[in-house]
Amino acid sequence: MTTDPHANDAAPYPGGDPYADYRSGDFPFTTLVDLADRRLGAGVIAANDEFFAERENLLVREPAVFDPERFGHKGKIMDGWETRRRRGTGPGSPFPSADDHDWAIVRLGAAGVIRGVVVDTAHFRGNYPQKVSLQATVAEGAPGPGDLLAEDVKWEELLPPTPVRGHAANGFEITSERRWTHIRLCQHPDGGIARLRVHGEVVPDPAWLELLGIIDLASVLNGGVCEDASDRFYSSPTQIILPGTSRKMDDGWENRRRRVRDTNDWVRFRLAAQGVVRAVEIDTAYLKGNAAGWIALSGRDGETGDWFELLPRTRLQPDTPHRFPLATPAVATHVRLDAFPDGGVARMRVHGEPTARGLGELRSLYAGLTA
Ligand SMILES: NC(=O)NC(NC(N)=O)C(=O)[O-]
Repeated sequence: MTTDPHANDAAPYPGGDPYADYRSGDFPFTTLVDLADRRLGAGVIAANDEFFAERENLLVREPAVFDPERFGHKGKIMDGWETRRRRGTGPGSPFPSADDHDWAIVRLGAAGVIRGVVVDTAHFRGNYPQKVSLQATVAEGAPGPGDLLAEDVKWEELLPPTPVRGHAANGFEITSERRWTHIRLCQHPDGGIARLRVHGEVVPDPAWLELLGIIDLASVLNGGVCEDASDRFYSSPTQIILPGTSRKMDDGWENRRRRVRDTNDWVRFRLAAQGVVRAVEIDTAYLKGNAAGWIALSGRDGETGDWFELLPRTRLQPDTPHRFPLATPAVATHVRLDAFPDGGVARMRVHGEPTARGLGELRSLYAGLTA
């Protein structure tokens, strides 16, 4: 292991495309949903310092931008969370102490098990942190920064202080088998981080779902998962089950033009729990010249059961919300959406109530991860 503290530095900005020398990474856990996605309700609720750049930038969806000409009153305008340079105690010890660090607290949009994080230091070349660490806690309800900073809040270390590379995607696998609601990201001793992604599995509170009765069984917020899809060319099929309406074309699922005849595009979802499906909504918002021509919906009860029809092949309108009451309510754990021959779907809602068995499974999952 090198002891050179500059071993992870990026080269100074060479001009031209700022991403030309970016060190990207391929991390297996990035297929899982980002629990810190703003669209799920996540937020960076506090930071001890954000002198150079605001903490909120950490959760922006788009890649960080860098404009070499842009300076403000405080310095270089950076698209990330950037703290000032820490100083030691006096002229004889000008460096910060070994445990000096800056922190930001993130409320997860959906509580869940964290499988991996990406700490993206894009464009932070000479001012990225030497190390980062990550802690997590469980705080139900809507605690504010003061509540989370209280002495009695227990933070568990998910990632001890670990070196990161500048101008790079730094991925870290997380192995803690617990359901977390908040995380704290630390930079040691100071520096800037462009983006933070917290990939994992949503674990809903079964008591809340039971209280609601009819829920969207497919919603990411309730624990629905996009398991697989025929095509991810333009945008992620997981977006079909995000909360809220789609606001532009790439906010939904758009596949490429299918040229192989007698085949079709499809997406398979695992529902939050085994449930009685009563009604489905399909929205093709912002998909005008490329909405799915027809769709069909199938259900399956169990990991290996046979697929059965929920909705026969049905014509869709572009840029339109559609409501489909099911002729007969059906018990399912999975739903498959087939698009003919190809084309996009912005959102799908699968309305129904979890069965007693589904709720029982959710309760034991929740109990095992909160004990
Ligand atoms: N060129 C810089 O980015 N310098 C400083 N940062 C900002 N944002 O000005 C620093 O000290 O890290």
